[in-house]
Amino acid sequence: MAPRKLAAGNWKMNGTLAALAEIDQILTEYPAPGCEVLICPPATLVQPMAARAEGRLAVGGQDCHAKMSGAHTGDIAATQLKDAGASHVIVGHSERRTDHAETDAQVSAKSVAAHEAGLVAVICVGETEAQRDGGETLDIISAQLAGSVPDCATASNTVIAYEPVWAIGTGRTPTSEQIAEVHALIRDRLVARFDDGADIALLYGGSVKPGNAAEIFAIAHVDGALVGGASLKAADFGPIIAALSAA
Ligand SMILES: O=C[C@H](O)COP(=O)(O)O
Repeated sequence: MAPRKLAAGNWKMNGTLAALAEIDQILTEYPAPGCEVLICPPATLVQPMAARAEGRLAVGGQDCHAKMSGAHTGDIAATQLKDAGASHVIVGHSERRTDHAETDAQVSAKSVAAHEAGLVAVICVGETEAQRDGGETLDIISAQLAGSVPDCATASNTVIAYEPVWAIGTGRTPTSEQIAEVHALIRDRLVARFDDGADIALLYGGSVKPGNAAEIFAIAHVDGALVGGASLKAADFGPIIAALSAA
């Protein structure tokens, strides 16, 4: 199984019901894209978006708890996301790691919960600017992969997203060579650890826009993107879907 091409949008804490008009536009303009399309809206929109999409695009959560139920105010279980119509869930996004002090071990436990619920876990890794400047990038990514990706990961239930923290929402992107170096490392680590590691989809994330998408999708071992700001508007996300479809 070759790696899937996946254009994933992370709406973060943006959007109300009115924003569902954006997916109407995407579905109208790209009724049969040459890649899988996933949108991860706020939890309040998972069910209405899934109902609106009717399977024509995938819908995901942005986080899940490691447990399936219990006294965890404000959290959401992987089974609840699945019940609402999600097929994927992002885990270990750098904003969760920073804002909620999530550790690699917690991200791994959340990934296991996602798998047990029948969700694809989109596991995020990425270095800070200080870590890159300090020459630690490859060690940091290796450690995050080892700690965050559980043993039950397969090409069917796991996607890895490389998101340099310093590139998120900044308009700055790594060079193609920098992205290629990290994606090659991730591929090597996955192949060494998992029987189907060559087939696990690898996404790049961090200031992906219509103007740089084609260049990024031409890089070896880049199977798609995890897009933040540019996924909020169909006018921006659509051309990114088109660029991946053509890659
Ligand atoms: O999950 C998405 C990433 O954090 C990228 O966000 P961005 O495209 O706004 O830089």
